[in-house]
Amino acid sequence: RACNLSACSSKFVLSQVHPMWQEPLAIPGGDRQSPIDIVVRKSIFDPQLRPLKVQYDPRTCQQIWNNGYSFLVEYDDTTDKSTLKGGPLEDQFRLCQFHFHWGENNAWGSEHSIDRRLYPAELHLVHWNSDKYSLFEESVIEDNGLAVIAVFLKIGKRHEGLQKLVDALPAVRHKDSVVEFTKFDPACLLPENIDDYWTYAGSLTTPPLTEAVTWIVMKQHIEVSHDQLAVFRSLLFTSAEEQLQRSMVNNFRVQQALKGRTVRSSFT
Ligand SMILES: CCCCCCc1ccc(S(N)(=O)=O)cc1
Ligand SMILES: [Zn+2]
Repeated sequence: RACNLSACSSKFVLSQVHPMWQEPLAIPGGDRQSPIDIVVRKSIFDPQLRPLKVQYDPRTCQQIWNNGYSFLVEYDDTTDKSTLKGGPLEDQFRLCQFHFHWGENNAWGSEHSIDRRLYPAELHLVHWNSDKYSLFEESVIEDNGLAVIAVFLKIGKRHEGLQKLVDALPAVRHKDSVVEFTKFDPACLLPENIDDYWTYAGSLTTPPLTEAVTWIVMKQHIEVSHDQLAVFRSLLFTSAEEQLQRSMVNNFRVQQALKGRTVRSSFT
């Protein structure tokens, strides 16, 4: 029986969702692409994984920028003020920005999934290896250049710390808009428990898709309210000049093949 869209369960509807950009055909290497589904029973506990050491300084927060894919909260990364180390990382990494990926509804929106479970949104805290490189742009093409912490968002109680960011979003409704945004501590967006995570070698999930990322995916999610996520969906992919406005939703990449990679867990 032909399955009409309304009768399909969400997983079929997902296949009707058009990714936000045409996937390029040839991707550098192409054997460690992101995002992926994390199959919990196939992940390997690694007792050598240490706790993460996160030290963020809210004074390095500078602005919010709508880049036409997501909105980026950008940090001053000219000194080692907001850093990440430990966990699977050998070097010290500097926070340069964080952003989110979300869906048009609460059934999907995250890039990674856990045993196929998708979340309505996913936070990415992007850091680059400041022990080995002197600029973010350099580290983007190196296999140990970047470390991204991923945190799943679930619909629930209002996230008080997020509200300051939500209130600033209407000022960056259109692509290429920027607004000053200061004194925001991104640590407030981390779950209470950051010792339990999965980690694997992957890539950026938007162009240039380079295979430079050590992914650190938090086991514990954070909660945000339905209304807070609705403000994310009020953003636009399009600039103010374009006559056809398109809502910024479904800005996630389709999941990629594992290609034999191992996903390690920091917990049993
Ligand atoms: C030299 C310019 C490169 C800009 C790459 C910016 C970027 C950062 C993080 C991610 S994500 N979604 O993998 O965390 C994607 C893209
Ligand atoms: Zn991202």
